[in-house]
Amino acid sequence: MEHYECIGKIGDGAAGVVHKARDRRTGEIVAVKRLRGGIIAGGYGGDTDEEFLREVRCLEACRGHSSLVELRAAHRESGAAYYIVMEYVDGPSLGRVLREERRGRPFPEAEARRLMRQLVDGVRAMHRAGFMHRDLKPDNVVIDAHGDLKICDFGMSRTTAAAVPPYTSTVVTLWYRAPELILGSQEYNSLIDMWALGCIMAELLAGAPLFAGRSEMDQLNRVFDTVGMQDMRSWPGFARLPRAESALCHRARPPSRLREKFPTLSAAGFDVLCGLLACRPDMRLSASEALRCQWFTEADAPDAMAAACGGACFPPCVSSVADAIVV
Ligand SMILES: Nc1ncnc2c1ncn2[C@@H]1O[C@H](COP(=O)(O)OP(=O)(O)OP(=O)(O)O)[C@@H](O)[C@H]1O
Repeated sequence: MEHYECIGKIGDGAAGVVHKARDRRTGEIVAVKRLRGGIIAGGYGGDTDEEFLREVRCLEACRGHSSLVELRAAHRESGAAYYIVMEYVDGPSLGRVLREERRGRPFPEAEARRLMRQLVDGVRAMHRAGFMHRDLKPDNVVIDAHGDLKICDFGMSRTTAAAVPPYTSTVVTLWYRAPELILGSQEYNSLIDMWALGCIMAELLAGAPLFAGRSEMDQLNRVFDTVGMQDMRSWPGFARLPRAESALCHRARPPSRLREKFPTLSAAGFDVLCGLLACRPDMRLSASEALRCQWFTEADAPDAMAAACGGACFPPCVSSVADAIVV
């Protein structure tokens, strides 16, 4: 790692610490994630070696998509030091913008659509490359200087190509966790990422998380109270879910109240939201299906304008947040 000169710390998570650094050979500014050694504190039960290989393999397979942070290099040094060198994204995370910049103010629909299109497109590329992310949330999305999004933190990713279930069900941060995961499924697929994207879309449009559960059961209750659960019970895989007998699954529920929560969202936008937040995984939109929805394909003059002026739809103060976190 002698090729990299550390400039400052960017982020500190459960899996590792991310630093901004300069590549002495090329002068390029990069982000270097150093994984914590040994069993990851508060982590996902794997050892560092496995986490490292997972993240690197996924980054490698997904190279070249503008909405996915790009791998530059990976180093495993003696003494259990693991480093992942990535392109440096000069901006705050979407989570930080939602919490500290927007503070409950929703994004306008056209801007939410522009951002969602980038996220869904990046996820489609990942899924096509044979990986599911398994931890999509606003804190794992960074915003570049043009106001464009890039998905990061592939430490929980898993290949779908060679590996077969069972997979661990304790994945994805609770608020973004698909109902089949909360019900203990170990045979899930990449559609769990689409649920998380539905939660992110709702958060952009509402300015606050849609399902801010305090425990797994509270989370499930909030989900079923909002989107109903009739479709989930009619899913052929339902009876096989380890927690299918939970009292929460047998309580009488009103039909979906999702529309009430987004009264001003266009019909085309609501189709996407509803399709992503389908409890039944087999009725949930895949990334390719979502991108074929009218909301994404219809005339998008505001989006085109935003792209032309470098994402200027973003409030100008976002760039000051970006400046502030670069230490
Ligand atoms: N390539 C990058 N460029 C700029 N910032 C980045 C980059 N990668 C990560 N970050 C920032 O560092 C933070 C932590 O990175 P990352 O999520 O990969 O670490 P982690 O230890 O897995 O975190 P967590 O425990 O929150 O999942 C991110 O939320 C993001 O703000």
